[in-house]
Amino acid sequence: MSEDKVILEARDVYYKYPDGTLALKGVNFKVKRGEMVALLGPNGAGKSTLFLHFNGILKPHKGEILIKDKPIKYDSGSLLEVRKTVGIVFQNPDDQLFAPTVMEDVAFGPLNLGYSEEETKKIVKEALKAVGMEEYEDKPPHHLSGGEKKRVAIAGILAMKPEVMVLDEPTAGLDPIGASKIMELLYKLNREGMTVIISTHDVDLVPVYADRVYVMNDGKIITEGTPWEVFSKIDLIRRANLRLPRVAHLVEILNKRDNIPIEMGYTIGEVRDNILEYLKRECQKT
Ligand SMILES: Nc1ncnc2c1ncn2[C@@H]1O[C@H](COP(=O)(O)OP(=O)(O)OP(=O)(O)O)[C@@H](O)[C@H]1O
Repeated sequence: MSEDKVILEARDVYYKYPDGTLALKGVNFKVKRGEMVALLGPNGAGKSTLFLHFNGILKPHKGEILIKDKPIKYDSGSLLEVRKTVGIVFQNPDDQLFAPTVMEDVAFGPLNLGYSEEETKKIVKEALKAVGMEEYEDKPPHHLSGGEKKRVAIAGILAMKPEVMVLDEPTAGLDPIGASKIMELLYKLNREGMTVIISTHDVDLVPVYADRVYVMNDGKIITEGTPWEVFSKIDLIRRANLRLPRVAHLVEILNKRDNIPIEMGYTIGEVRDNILEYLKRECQKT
């Protein structure tokens, strides 16, 4: 569901931490309104550093970040506007949750944006329901499990109704069902019109959900395209310490080791179709 308009762009962005680590080395990254984009990269590639630029928490040393074609300005008024448009869910929910109860935590954003108490209450309930945490309103966030904290952190950003949601490893630390639920939620929000950008190591999830993928290594974007285009570059993927989705790896083994010419696919659904197609062809031969 992508329209042509670019909503967020990093243009030739360089960033150096105070200790001298050059974490971003000329990053170009563009997301169109309505897209669901995944940023893949190994540990230390620079994904979190890049994401912290998307709502002005970090400022590039060189290059610029543009929201709806306008470069971010770093005064507090402009940053407030940027943060209404772009909401970031941090990798570690403890960096985000601070209020005495889950309810108050999720209410913080909408109250700050000027919603009334009554409107905020409704928004908070909706956001907690969306992440399956409505039973936890009165609990202190520090009593929640890692996965529950993550869901509350997502609700906190959801409650601010941003146009773009940026999530740093939204599935890290979640059990498989919890991870699928979060991805289904993000997918649903995306289909309803929200632009979603996630970083992840989980190559199995990427082709199921992402319209487009960027791959980052050592502070640079090394390739970009549809999941199909990106995963076809197997050598590049492996050089960046990443791997193919497991189901694609199985097809690779069947092709190369067992000489079974099943066509490549990157999701269970694609590979199932390709296996059935192969079996049909084989049956017709006999
Ligand atoms: N506050 C900091 N001070 C100095 N160096 C930092 C700081 N934060 C990150 N770095 C360094 O910047 C580089 C990029 O780190 P970043 O956290 O952006 O990577 P990442 O791709 O998000 O990694 P991961 O997948 O492990 O979360 C790494 O070399 C890291 O050690």
